Amino acid sequence: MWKSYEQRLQATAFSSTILTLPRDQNSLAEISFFNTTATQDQFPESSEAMQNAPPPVVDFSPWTSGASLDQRLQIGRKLVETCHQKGFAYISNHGVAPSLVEEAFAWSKKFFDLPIEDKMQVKRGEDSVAFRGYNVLGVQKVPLALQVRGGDPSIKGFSPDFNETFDLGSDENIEQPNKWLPEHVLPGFREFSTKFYGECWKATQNILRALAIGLGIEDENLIERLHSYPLNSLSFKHYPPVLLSELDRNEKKRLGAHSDMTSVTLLFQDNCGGLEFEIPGRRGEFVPIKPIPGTLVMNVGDALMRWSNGKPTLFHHSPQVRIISVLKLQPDYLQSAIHRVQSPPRDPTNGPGQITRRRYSIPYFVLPKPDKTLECLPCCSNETNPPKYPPTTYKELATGYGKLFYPEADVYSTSKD
Ligand SMILES: O=C(O)CCC(=O)C(=O)O
Ligand SMILES: [Fe+2]
Repeated sequence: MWKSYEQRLQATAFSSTILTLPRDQNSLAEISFFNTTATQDQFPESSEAMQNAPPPVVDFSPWTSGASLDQRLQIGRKLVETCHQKGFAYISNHGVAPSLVEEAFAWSKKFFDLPIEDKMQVKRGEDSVAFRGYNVLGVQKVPLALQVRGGDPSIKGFSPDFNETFDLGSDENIEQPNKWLPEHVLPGFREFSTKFYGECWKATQNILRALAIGLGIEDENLIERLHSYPLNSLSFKHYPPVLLSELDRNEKKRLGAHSDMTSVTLLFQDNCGGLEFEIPGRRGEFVPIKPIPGTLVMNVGDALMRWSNGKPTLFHHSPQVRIISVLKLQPDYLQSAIHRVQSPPRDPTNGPGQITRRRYSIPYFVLPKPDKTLECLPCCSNETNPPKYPPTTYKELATGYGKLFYPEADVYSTSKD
């Protein structure tokens, strides 16, 4: 039977079943326990099939064509509900024109097709953790620590990722300067990328407003004000073909599992496939997220999870602490989504030497203002659901993440408000 959002939130709160957890149970089992056993009977949509099912597409067309308050509320609720269940959503009619998205992929191809000497002219500075410039194939690897939501620095090492990227921001962000190719190398690329970055921000503004409304925040601009668009990053990513056997033997990966250190990420993908999201609460179990033409995939990052009082990440301490943190586990609103890129679906008729298809994707990383206190939003806690994370700043969080990505770099700079 369908229950209202509020009823369902109340019903998931603090199930006494959780108290009976045996102390020797490992942390993963505890998380699964909460997410499957404790909720499954109550909510049909928590059944196995529902957990594996792709999320519904959230259609923003009414929003982008001047929606009524009621329509905005419906979109906001659907978006929040979907992110609450899955950690991400497909969004259609998001406002970035399909022709622009198509053009962005064409520019990406042109960039990565350039001779390596050209691309090396804009190589990312090794002394900086800023995501600006070109990362040579296989250089940027996801730290294994990020397989755990929010990061676990005790997990050492890197995923053997095999992709190349070109990252850029706003030219207004003078503390993280862009690395542009000389104009004659790829005429028009800088102008287009700057325009596309701006269009992604416009789409993001609508999404942040919808999230605010969906979370029940009266001031729909509250979440947006925690951002400043020149801080965001646009990333062109290219996954060249690799031998499937290398992927199978884990010698190479396309992109290792991680959560994003963003508030939200907007992701455009081509039609190759390979993107996968972890099923919330089922550590290590991923489902493929097929490209749906005309949509972007928006995923919740660690900052939004904290604002919305998401899941605690204290699961890898002593058994006592684990139990305490599970006891504190109240219905989390929005969980950051663990995701990765694997090989696209295989053609079983091909032989063992088969290679994966080339893949392009374009994530737009939306980052909070670095020096503002990052703490639970007013709507997202109450007496029985107190804030789970101590207040911090995004700068502090990002410094921690930056050190995971680039242990050798000792510079973290980002512009102020
Ligand atoms: O390439 C993709 O589809 C995912 C990219 C991604 O998750 C990232 O860059 O953080
Ligand atoms: Fe990501």
